[in-house]
Amino acid sequence: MARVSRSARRPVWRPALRRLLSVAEDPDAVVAAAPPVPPHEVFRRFWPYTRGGRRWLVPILGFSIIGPLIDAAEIWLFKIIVDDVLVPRDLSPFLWIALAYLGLIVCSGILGFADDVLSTWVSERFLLALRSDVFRHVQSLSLGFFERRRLGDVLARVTGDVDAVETFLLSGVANALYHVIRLGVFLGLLFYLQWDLTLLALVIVPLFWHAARHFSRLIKAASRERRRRSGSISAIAEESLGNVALVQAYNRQAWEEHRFDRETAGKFRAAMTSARIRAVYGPIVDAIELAGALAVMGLGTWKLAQGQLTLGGLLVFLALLSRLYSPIRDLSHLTNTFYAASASAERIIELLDQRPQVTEADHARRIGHARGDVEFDGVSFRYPGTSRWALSGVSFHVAPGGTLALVGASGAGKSTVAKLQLRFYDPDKGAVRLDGVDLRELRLSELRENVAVVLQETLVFHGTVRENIAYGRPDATEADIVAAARAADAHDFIQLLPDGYDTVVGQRGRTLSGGQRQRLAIARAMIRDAPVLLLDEPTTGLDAESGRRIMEPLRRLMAGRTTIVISHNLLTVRDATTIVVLDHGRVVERGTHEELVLRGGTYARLHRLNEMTGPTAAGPSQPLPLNMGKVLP
Ligand SMILES: Nc1ncnc2c1ncn2[C@@H]1O[C@H](COP(=O)(O)OP(=O)(O)OP(=O)(O)O)[C@@H](O)[C@H]1O
Repeated sequence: MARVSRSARRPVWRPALRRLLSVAEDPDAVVAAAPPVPPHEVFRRFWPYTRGGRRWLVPILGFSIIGPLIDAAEIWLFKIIVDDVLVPRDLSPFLWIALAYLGLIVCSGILGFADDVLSTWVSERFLLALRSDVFRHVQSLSLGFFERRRLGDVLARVTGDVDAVETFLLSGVANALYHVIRLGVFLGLLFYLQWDLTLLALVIVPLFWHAARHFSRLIKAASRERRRRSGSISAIAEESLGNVALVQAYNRQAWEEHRFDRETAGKFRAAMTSARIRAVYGPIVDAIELAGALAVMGLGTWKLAQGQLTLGGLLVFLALLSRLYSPIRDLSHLTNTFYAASASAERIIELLDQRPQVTEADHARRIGHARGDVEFDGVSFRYPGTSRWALSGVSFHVAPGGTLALVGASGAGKSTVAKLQLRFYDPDKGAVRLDGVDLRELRLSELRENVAVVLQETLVFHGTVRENIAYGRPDATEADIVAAARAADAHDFIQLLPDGYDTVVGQRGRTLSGGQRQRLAIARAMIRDAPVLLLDEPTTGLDAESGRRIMEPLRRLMAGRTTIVISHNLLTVRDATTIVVLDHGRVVERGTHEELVLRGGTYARLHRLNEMTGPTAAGPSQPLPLNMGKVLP
């Protein structure tokens, strides 16, 4: 007879079942799945967060022991009712049995209350510590991380995944212990009652475990997919809602909905796979359990017929058996929960493993209030993961109080200079110095206290006008805030707002005009009173009138400070003490406005272009009376 090939012998339902119980990989994932981490590693990483609540774990454990004992006592009372009240039809012991029942119920109520409150306290304390730590860690990451990652996914990790870690570490472990203790108590009782029946009942345990192990692997894959999709959903929601004006202006709602639907459908599929796995798992466990119970019932009935067992004894045995199977079943369910939670734990671990690219030296130097001497010395820099140099051999020096203007085409590297000055990144070659000290040797917080910024995209928080100005210096007094607002030419418009300084400006300051937002940003920089000022395209996006209006407050802000001003608009930079022209990350020209115009190079060409297009939107009506501190090339 011809041999049947292996594949021909394989049951046809196998591939169908596999498809039904597994999640499909998505090659164009918005958010990639986190790398797998073994369970013991998850424990090692998160156990320290239980520090505050560990002493309460002992009483909680105590409750886990007393709970099953009360359960067992209730069942025992049931045996007494059957054997001493029902079978002999004798009511005399009924009263004390009823009282004992009542006592047990009261005890179990008190215990349940204490257990609930304590366990919740321990879990929530754990979550509090972990969530704060994850947030602190995310805050400490360098700008580069946020430029690469999808913000929505980071938010989903900080808010959603953190909870699952608690399930893994505390609720999960507490439940596991609780079930193990219950298992021990009921097993002891069953052995005491009928050791041979108990041994028979235990025959099915390996089957339970085998099923649990197999299914938990499937559950884990589905859970990882669900968590990944949750991250993607948050990422897309954050991106489309954060850019709602752009989406609506370009009629891209349908496209955004499509992206969103794709991810929600992915999560739906993963959830359905989980449901199918659980739905298949449930009846399998039921069948195993039934097989055990039937075997016990068969042998038990035989023993009853032989007079080796009372009816009460058999009924109690079967009742206790169901209590024995329930922790076994719960434990095997718990492995599924564990695996599902570990998918979230992996996402948190991946986040916690991110190291800031910029770190503070061990014995970082303090400089207090700097003089404001800024130097770029042969600085070359490449953004992580890119091959092009964003800056290459850039050198300049601005003496305290001087002004340096950075000019160049889009993408020339101007904003990169500002990022290095703030130490959002470290240069790959060369050094950036403040008062002669390499920024890498300085305390990060002190460096940033010495630098005030007014950026192209003005950042305004949801909050009052007062809070937005005081963001520059949280300990500022009311007088400081008003003085800064006056100097920034913002006081008048603030007074006209419905609640003056207490007016709440919407998220990103949407309820203010571009010019008003910019003046608020100037007031914030003003109140910081830092010796170094970075102005990154401060007039971009403003119309002629608004641009003109902020020139005066800008001049006041720049007075007496070392300023690096970045601008496409040559009219805002022509009076800088030194103008540096960047091209593809290199310094191609440097000098004063007059010198560079005479030289007839890139700057002169840009200047001519500017002249041809006329005084641009943001051009000042008069030259900037810049502080003429010494600026050395
Ligand atoms: N986060 C980043 N990751 C990778 N490359 C970047 C990043 N930011 C900027 N670059 C690249 O570095 C180069 C310099 O960018 P930079 O923002 O400094 O230019 P810029 O002169 O300020 O331009 P613009 O005037 O348009 O603001 C560009 O080629 C840009 O594509």
